[in-house]
Formats: sequence, structure tokens, C-alpha cells
Amino acid sequence: MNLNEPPVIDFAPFYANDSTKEDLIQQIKQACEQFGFFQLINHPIPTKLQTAVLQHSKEFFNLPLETKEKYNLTTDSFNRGYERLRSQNFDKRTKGDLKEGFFLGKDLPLDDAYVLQRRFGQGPNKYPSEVTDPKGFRRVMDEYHDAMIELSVAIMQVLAHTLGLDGDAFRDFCDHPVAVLRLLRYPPQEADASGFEKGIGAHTDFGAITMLLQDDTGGLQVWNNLSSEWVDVTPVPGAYVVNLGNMTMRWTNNRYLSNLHRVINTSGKERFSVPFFFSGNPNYTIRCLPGCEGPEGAKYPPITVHEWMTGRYADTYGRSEGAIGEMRQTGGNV
Ligand SMILES: O=C(O)CCC(=O)C(=O)O
Ligand SMILES: [Fe+2]
Repeated sequence: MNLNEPPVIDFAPFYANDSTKEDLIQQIKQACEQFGFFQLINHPIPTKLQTAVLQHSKEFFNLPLETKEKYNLTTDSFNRGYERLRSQNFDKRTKGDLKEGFFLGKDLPLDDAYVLQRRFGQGPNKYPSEVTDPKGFRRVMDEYHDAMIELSVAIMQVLAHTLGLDGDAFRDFCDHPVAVLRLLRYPPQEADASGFEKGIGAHTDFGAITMLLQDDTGGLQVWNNLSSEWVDVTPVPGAYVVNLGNMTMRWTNNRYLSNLHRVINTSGKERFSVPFFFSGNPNYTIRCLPGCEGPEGAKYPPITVHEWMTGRYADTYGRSEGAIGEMRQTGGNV
């Protein structure tokens, strides 16, 4: 059976641990093969926490530009903080993506072993002090980050099952992971915008899985390989849009798709979304999984998470060794 758009899947059977779990595994497997995208409902993240994240995000983006710029992520090499409008560019025909962002991760002290080793994405957060409740902002973001790591581990267990592996096959990958929370705001596109203008140009994600919370505005689209067209990922209140990143494609030798997606916000109002990128332990080596080789063997050489992520960011953001350049040249995030 072919799907017209990524399916909405009930995650409750994961916790029920009864015969319905096998059905859940099969639904996710099919979605991974056809779209590399699905939506998850009945997951354990409380609606109240999701609402609080979106509210704090909105409040931060409402601050004056010069205040937001104080937290610019280019002031250090930890990849945390504010990313101004049009910083990233996934479509060279435009002046850059029509979105602004704010990156958060696990808030690690400077003497953490991974931070000292300058492992990718490890470091301290930046927290804005100009929002009305700075402590609340920090508490909510930290709590949400922890909860999203737990959900990521659960989804990685299901992915292992879909591939006929033990539930803990990705245990080492899930330890001390690179996990990035990205608050995003998309202003409405101008009515006279060029046909190329995008909130975020077509790209694939770098990590293992992304779990995206979106408001009810709409505008996210995914490529349907079977019908060769963009299809909407229709907002479902409280649901997570889960998509597979490049690492999962490498693990499975292309059995699972790391699929192209983009955002075009023609709604006439601003759109908020919050992707969470789960990219695993920086020292873990991604290699073709047992049973995925096929007759021609592995298509991709082994690579560590640190090397992969550093390379992908350098390609698409023009950064290297922590020095941050202009984020203009990009060949897409594939
Ligand atoms: O905002 C969205 O809906 C998509 C964001 C996205 O694809 C990304 O940040 O990689
Ligand atoms: Fe993405």
C-alpha cells in the first residue's frame, strides 16, 4: 500500500508492550521506506510543556534585533544561540532562508570531558536574560531537552526493531548524544516574493532522527518519490513530525530514506516550529548495519558522528574548526 503523505502513527503501543507493538513497528517500517517521515501522536511529551516551549520561543523572537544579536551563535564555537534571518541558505537562487532561529543543547560546563575534547555540538547554552521570565525560559528548555532525549531513545529502539535488531542495538549511539533543539520563526512571505523564496530550502537532515513540533500554520512539505511531487505535512496538534536523517540512510545502506523537505510560509502570518535533532555520541562510528549490506555491500564508508557532523556543517554553513564564516554558500544539506 502506498501512502499519499507521511502517516500519523499512534505511539501508545510502544509503552503497552503487547501484540499491538508489532503493528506499530510495521507501520513505522513502511513509513521509513517510503517517506522517511511520519507523525507521532500519543507520545509521552506533555502538551503543557510543548505549549510553554512555543510561548517562550515566541517571546524571545519578539525581542528587538540588537538584543537577540547579543546571543548570536557565531560568538563562540558551541553552536548555541541566535541565528538571524537569512543566515542559512539552502537555495542559491535566493538571498537566504526566510527564518530566524535559536539553538540550544544540553547545557554542559566548560570542564566536561567532551567539551574539553572539542567534540561536535558539546558545550554551554546561551540563555536570554531579557525575556520576562528568564528562569522559566531556562527551566522549560532544559526540561524539554531532557524529555526529547528520552523520546529519541524510544524511537531509536523502535527503529532497531524495524530492522530486525535487538531493541538496544543503538545503546552506545544514544549515550552522551549530540542533541540540538532549534527554535524557529518563519515570517510570512511577501506577496511579491520570487518563486524561489523559501522559509527553508529543500534539504535533508544530518543526524539520525529529527522530531519536529510545528504550530498550526502549515507550510512544511516533503518529497514524495513515488509521485515525484511535494506533499504537505499537515499540522496535527501536539504531534511530532519524525524524519530520518543522513545517518539512518548510511546505517541502512539506503533502505530507509533521509528525505528532502522544505518550508514555504504563504499563510500570511508568522510560523513557529521546534525541530529536535538527535545525532548520537560524537565518538560513535556509523557503519552499515548487519543485514543491510545487500549484494553490492556497503555503499558508505564508516565515519564517526563527530566527523560526519563537522563535515556537514562546514559544507552548509561555511564553518570550520569552530571559526564561523558567512553562511551563504551551500549545496544543500544532503
Ligand atoms: O520548520 C520546519 O518545519 C522544518 C525545519 C527543518 O527542516 C530543519 O530545521 O531542518
Ligand atoms: Fe530539516
